[in-house]
Amino acid sequence: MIMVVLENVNKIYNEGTPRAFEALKSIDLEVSEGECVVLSGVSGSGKSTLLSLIAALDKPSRGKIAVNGELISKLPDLHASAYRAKTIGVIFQHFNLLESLSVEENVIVPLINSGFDMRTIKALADKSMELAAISHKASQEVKALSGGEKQRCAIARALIHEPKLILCDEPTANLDRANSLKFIEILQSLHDMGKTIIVATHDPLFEGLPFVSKVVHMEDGRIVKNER
Ligand SMILES: Nc1ncnc2c1ncn2[C@@H]1O[C@H](COP(=O)(O)OP(=O)(O)OP(=O)(O)O)[C@@H](O)[C@H]1O
Repeated sequence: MIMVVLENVNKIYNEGTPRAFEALKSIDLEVSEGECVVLSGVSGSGKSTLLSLIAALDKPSRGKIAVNGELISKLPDLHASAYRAKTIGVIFQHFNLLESLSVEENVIVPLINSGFDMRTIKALADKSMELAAISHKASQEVKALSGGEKQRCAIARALIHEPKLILCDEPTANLDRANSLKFIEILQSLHDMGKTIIVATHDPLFEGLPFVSKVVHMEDGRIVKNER
């Protein structure tokens, strides 16, 4: 099954003004269920813009985007947040954690108002903290964590909805080599579980990873190479 399809997608920031800027130009892309795809390209080539459209955090100026069979390119905001909650887990280089709460409290934040009972929430939190290799710090305040641990807390939070599609934007930008390698291990286990993963990165550590099925190279808002 195809998980993500982009057809002739353009994104123009400040369209119709003298500051108009075409950040994405005629993008066609398909990602199958269970694939791990790396988006590469220098800073400013359009990787984050592409991820934000797939996450329905922003809308394309032209073209169609479908994720998990749902056409998301024109979703109204309310539906866009429901779509994200149902389908997407996002991992950024900045973790946006609540520093004075514990790891576990941060991880369950997305489930506040979910209607799940506390036992279910606890079970989901335990599962995602384990996947993100941060269970041993569950009750620790986030402000006392290392950078790598903060990221693993953010990963656990992104996994709590059991998303089918995981989007990562420069996930290793603030990590040292040891923590970057640990991140790649977590990614491998998510891949082994059948998750679909898209990682925007220019970290050479992602080159040649056995579970990466294709590298999509971007330049100046275009896909210039799509290698298997
Ligand atoms: N909100 C915005 N308004 C105007 N231009 C923007 C906006 N967001 C991004 N851009 C421009 O679009 C281009 C692509 O930006 P984008 O963040 O997608 O690149 P990137 O490849 O992810 O870079 P990085 O690796 O630095 O995050 C850049 O030239 C950027 O200045």
